[in-house]
Amino acid sequence: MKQINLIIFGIGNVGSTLIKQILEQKDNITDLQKLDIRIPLIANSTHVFFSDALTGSWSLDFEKFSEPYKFQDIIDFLQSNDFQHTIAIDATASTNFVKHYAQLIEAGCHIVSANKVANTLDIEFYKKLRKKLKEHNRLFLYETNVGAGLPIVETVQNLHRSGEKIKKIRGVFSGSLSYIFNKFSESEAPFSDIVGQATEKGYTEPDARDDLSGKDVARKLLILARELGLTLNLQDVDVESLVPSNLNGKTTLNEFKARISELDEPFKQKKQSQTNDVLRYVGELDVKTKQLKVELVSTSKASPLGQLQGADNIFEVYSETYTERPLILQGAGAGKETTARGLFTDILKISKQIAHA
Ligand SMILES: NC(=O)C1=CN([C@@H]2O[C@H](COP(=O)(O)OP(=O)(O)OC[C@H]3O[C@@H](n4cnc5c(N)ncnc54)[C@H](OP(=O)(O)O)[C@@H]3O)[C@@H](O)[C@H]2O)C=CC1
Ligand SMILES: N[C@@H](CC=O)C(=O)O
Repeated sequence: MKQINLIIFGIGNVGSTLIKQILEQKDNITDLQKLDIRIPLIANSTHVFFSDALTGSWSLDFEKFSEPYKFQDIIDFLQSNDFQHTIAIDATASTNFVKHYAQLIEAGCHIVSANKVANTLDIEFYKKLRKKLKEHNRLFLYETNVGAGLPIVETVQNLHRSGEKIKKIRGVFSGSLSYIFNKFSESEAPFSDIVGQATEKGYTEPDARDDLSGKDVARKLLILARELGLTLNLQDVDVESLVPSNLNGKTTLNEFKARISELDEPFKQKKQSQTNDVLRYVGELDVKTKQLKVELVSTSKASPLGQLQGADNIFEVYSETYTERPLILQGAGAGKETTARGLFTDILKISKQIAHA
């Protein structure tokens, strides 16, 4: 039975849920999928916990036995153990962490990531990462970068690889903004209260301004655009930010949280100006014009976007085959359970390839 070692970076909403799901499925994976999946290392930004056999009390064990680390300690650990198969899981939102991907690949790791940063740094980083992966015959899966557990990345990859000419992708790419606007349109609660609800539910980024400013949607658009061969960068995305400039980048996160109620009145007026329509935060990628845009639009309540509930994303893919009626993927686009399941799926995809190698 092939032994697959997972080293997990990030034990917040998504990472901790992934650990829970793996421990729950351990017998199924061993008995049915003939895989011996182990988690010898889990880490947050400051501490690491090494374990021969993670148990259900891993969170308490982490609190009691974890130790401060430098990233070189991780490489030393990998080199001293010389695992046959290792997958590094990035369940962080860290820009610094992705700069360690090359070292992890050189140390023999495949990579599975929920973190969108690696796929949205400058195009030179994007190309160098893929060159490094090819040189070391390692895989990098990132389905949860767009649409959480929805298989939009794989769908776009498969259509593109099979020669289908994708023309446009449009929809609601943000789970938190989907939740915020469909709740805001049907309740009298202040906008800032609903943003707080989205954060409490674990939908927003660690810094909710990444969602509200459109940066998260811009990243998702860029990831899909690059899958279609468009060598664009984040600054090429035309973004309508929902955060006033004086609150985005010019304040600390705590200052933003203390002042977020300043958004209430402007959004109340926007809502009052909607007659029969509702507000939706939309992303659109036009392949022919290479235009990527993120904007707040008014749409009929009866429209597919107007009907969205919960933290649902909807992706409308228009192509040569799907012309008048697009290919549509819709479902939860945020949430720790669905995202962790998406990471787990990517892990099993790599494990299956390893097992049959
Ligand atoms: N929440 C969701 O619905 C979805 C999230 N994602 C993505 O998943 C990622 C994680 O999101 P989420 O779990 O909600 O975020 P959380 O803030 O809950 O957790 C982030 C975790 O990453 C750790 N971390 C931060 N920097 C580093 C570092 N340099 N090295 C190791 N660990 C680090 C944090 O540790 P510490 O506490 O020490 O800072 C924390 O444990 C994000 O990239 C997000 O975009 C993708 C799809 C959906
Ligand atoms: N913060 C993101 C999480 C998933 O990518 C969102 O709201 O969609």
